[in-house]
Amino acid sequence: MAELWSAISAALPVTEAEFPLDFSEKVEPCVVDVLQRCRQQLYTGREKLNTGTWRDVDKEWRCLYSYGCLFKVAALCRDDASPATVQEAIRTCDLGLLMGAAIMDNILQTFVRILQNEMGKSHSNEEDPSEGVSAKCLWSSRLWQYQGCPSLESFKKDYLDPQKPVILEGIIDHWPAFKKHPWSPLPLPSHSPLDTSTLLTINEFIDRYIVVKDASSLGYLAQHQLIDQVPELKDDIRIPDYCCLGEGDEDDITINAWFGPGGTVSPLHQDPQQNFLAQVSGWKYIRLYSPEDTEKLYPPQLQLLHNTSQVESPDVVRFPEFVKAPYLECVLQPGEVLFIPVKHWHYVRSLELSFSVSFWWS
Ligand SMILES: O=C(O)CCC(=O)C(=O)O
Ligand SMILES: [Fe+2]
Repeated sequence: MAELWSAISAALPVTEAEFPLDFSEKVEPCVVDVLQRCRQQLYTGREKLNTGTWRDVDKEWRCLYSYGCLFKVAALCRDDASPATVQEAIRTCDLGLLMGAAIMDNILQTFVRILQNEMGKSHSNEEDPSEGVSAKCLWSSRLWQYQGCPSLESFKKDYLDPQKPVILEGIIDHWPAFKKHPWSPLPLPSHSPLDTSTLLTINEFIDRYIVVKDASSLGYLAQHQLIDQVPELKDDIRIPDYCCLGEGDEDDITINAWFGPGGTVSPLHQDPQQNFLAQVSGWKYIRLYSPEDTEKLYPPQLQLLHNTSQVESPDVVRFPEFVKAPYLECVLQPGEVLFIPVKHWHYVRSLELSFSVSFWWS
């Protein structure tokens, strides 16, 4: 662990004089004074630092929070850090990244890389992480499928222009998420109860929800801009080339992560942009309805159709038209990408622990 401290301290400026702590008068001198004393401790002392509570105010205060996290991580890693302490340091960085602001070339991100590397060393002798993945579902109602990846022209002509959904295969196989360092679920600690309004780091979300057995308390990290929050993940995925057929810039593409255990449901809804829903891990059952059939879906009462049984076997008496609406269904597998044309209604249920990435574009 002395090695860990060497790595952490190597990421810091070499001398105290090179360590920036520039705040305007918005931050009271006594607070800056505390930071300065912490900085001094970092270079000379051995004291641990406690950070204060974060408040959603000015960017400068968020920077301040990040500095607090930085000092805390440094203090945690300074002496022999146990795996639990390294976890605590990662959690501290996560909180800094989540609630603070990028400081010193996003040093908390650098710390996370170092700390994850350290965790990797202690995990490497443990059992195969993919062992926890549940058996594949045998559902096979794959009514439609495109075998292969069409050229840009044929995708435009056959699917984009006529707004026809399709499953594309072989367009994300090259993602590092599959090849270089495949994303896979890790064995995880057990569930503990949670107040719904609690702010969670990604790790806490995983700890609390991903291994939940009780269907009534499933957690779903849905429509989460994870990629913006953890920029390293962006290196593991690629924006599908077909998005260039849209009129918007690449910067206008919204990338969302969808991560949860089997059984999570995204109720029937439509989105205002074209969508490529890319399945990275696990299987997902998806149902699609055309916008032309919107009135059969009882839009004002959609909340009544939210739960699984009502969409998959609707109440014929209450929703007689709903059962008449034609739909497409599929089970999306890892490596497949579903094109959901703009405004197409979709209902999604994960069949097992699942990770998907969606690209909303236009
Ligand atoms: O995968 C899901 O649960 C829902 C995905 C979705 O609604 C979307 O990508 O727009
Ligand atoms: Fe959606």
